[in-house]
Amino acid sequence: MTLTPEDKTIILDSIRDIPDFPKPGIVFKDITTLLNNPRALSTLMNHLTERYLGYDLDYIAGIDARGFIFGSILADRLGVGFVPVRKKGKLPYTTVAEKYSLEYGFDEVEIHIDAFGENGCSLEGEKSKVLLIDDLIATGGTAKAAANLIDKVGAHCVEACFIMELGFLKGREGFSAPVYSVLEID
Ligand SMILES: O=P(O)(O)OC[C@H]1O[C@H](OP(=O)(O)OP(=O)(O)O)[C@H](O)[C@@H]1O
Ligand SMILES: Nc1ncnc2[nH]cnc12
Repeated sequence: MTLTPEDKTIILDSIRDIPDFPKPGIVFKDITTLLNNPRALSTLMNHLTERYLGYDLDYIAGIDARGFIFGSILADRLGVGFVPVRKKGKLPYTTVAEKYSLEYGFDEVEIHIDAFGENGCSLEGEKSKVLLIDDLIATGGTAKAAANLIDKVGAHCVEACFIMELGFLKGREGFSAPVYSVLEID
């Protein structure tokens, strides 16, 4: 279940740095090179599958846009539902929304009110257990807004999972759920 140092290196080496994207001074972590590397992607997804098999999850909520990719693969592997947390104005049914700030601007995310069942509960009235996932946590603004949405619709965010954490931005501080990052950059 724990990643070996070799496994971590395979995943880390597959992610590329793009300086000055989308703004001068930002070093953008590009995960497209992880996605097109089958060895790195399966090393990552095998690890996440093993980690979350024992969590008895009901749903995986993936953050727009790269959280959709990792979240969908993991949801299928675990046999649970996938829920998209989308940027404002994209979801067709009734939504709840949260505004947030990030390393390079402001944005707003939304979720369908019934995404995790009526009032966020199963038919038996239990709060749905949700894993939140995204490619990266920087300031934590996006993921904290997404976790608030899970809470607002009545479900329970059991953990927030990221492929990469920019530790120096301290995004995990004050998070309402446990935070797990596969790779941490100091
Ligand atoms: O921790 P934070 O400071 O909130 O930043 C992390 C967010 O930034 C990136 O997405 P981005 O906002 O660039 O959106 P995109 O997926 O539409 O490119 C990344 O995929 C996270 O969702
Ligand atoms: N440096 C970065 N690379 C990729 N996504 C990000 N989101 C916020 N900061 C980022």
